[in-house]
Amino acid sequence: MVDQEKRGITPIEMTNQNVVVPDARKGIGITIAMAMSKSLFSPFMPKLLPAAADGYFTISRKMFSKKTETEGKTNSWVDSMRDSSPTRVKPSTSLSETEEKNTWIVNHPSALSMFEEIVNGSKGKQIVMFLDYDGTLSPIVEDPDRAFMTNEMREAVRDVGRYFPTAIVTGRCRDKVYSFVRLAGLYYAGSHGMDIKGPSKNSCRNKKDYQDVLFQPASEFSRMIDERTKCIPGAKVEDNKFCISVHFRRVEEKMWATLVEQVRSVLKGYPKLRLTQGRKVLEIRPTIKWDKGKALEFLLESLGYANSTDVLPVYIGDDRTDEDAFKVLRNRGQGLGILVSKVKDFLRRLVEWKRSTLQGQCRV
Ligand SMILES: O=P(O)(O)OC[C@H]1O[C@H](O[C@H]2O[C@H](CO)[C@@H](O)[C@H](O)[C@H]2O)[C@H](O)[C@@H](O)[C@@H]1O
Repeated sequence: MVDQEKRGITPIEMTNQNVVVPDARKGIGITIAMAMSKSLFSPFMPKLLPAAADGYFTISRKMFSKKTETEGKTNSWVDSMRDSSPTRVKPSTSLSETEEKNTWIVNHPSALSMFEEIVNGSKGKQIVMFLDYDGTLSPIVEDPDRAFMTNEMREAVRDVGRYFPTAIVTGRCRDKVYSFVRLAGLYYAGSHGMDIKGPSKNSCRNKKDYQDVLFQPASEFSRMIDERTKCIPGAKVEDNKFCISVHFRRVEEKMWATLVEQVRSVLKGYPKLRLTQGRKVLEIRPTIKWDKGKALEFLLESLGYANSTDVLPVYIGDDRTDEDAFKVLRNRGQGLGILVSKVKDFLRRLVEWKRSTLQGQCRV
């Protein structure tokens, strides 16, 4: 439906790709994940790798009837890698796909165009912001070490953080994403939510003495992952503390199968690790049931909104891994999932609105 790679390169220039699905029962409640997983990501779901309910790919044994299982699995992974490649010419879109896309856009208007409805629906509720980093706050670039956010985006996030509890939720190592964002007073959920730190609920965000919330459910895997990264040749390996990213953006396509085989051979004997895929990146993660959605729930709970109806969580993301968070919002029957686009504009508008509602009152 929407070119993920394109969205990643120029996320703040794209238009009409925000996703807002009003839920008539709850006013502003948003049921975004179902629409996203069916429509948005479908062009990037390799045919051999159907998306599982949890947003990850599972590989059925039936798929490999005429090949060895190992060969079949490697080919499936390479197919998936190709599907997320911008260098690959996509087959022309069929009429029915075009109709589906148009219907989808009509049914999923821009968050900016629905801004009034959103803020009206938030009345009496505390907005809590969740922001993915790569491809959402920063553009997608060749070198993962240079995925800097602009100063304008930093200002927009800083201002939002002044008015609303705000979390950065990323696959990156927490320290690394902090070195990019450089804003104190926010929550940082690194390693796909497995490493969370931020101001505690009762702390004053303007004071330096707030306590940290620290949660590292996957720490037992850390050393093991660290050791194994050294054994994966080629490509760029990024240690995200509780996850490992193996980047293939700069690897020639003919080498992808070899790369997958190498990575999978490392994983043999480590049933507690699993392989997933992002944008031109293979990710090795612990099999524990923890993801960005769980991180969102954990943060809401630590803010005192575990079972509250007085909260409006807003999650902005661009990637398959963000679907876990969208799914949590859908299951909670509250909140708002926004697909990346004009993020900065949306954040600024939210701040302007909040400022206007505070006119004449004590500022935050
Ligand atoms: O959860 P996110 O904040 O979206 O992080 C997901 C991965 O993002 C990074 O990789 C992606 O961005 C790179 C820089 O633009 C790009 O070169 C790469 O191809 C993308 O996959 C990060 O390097 C990974 O560790 C994160 O898991």
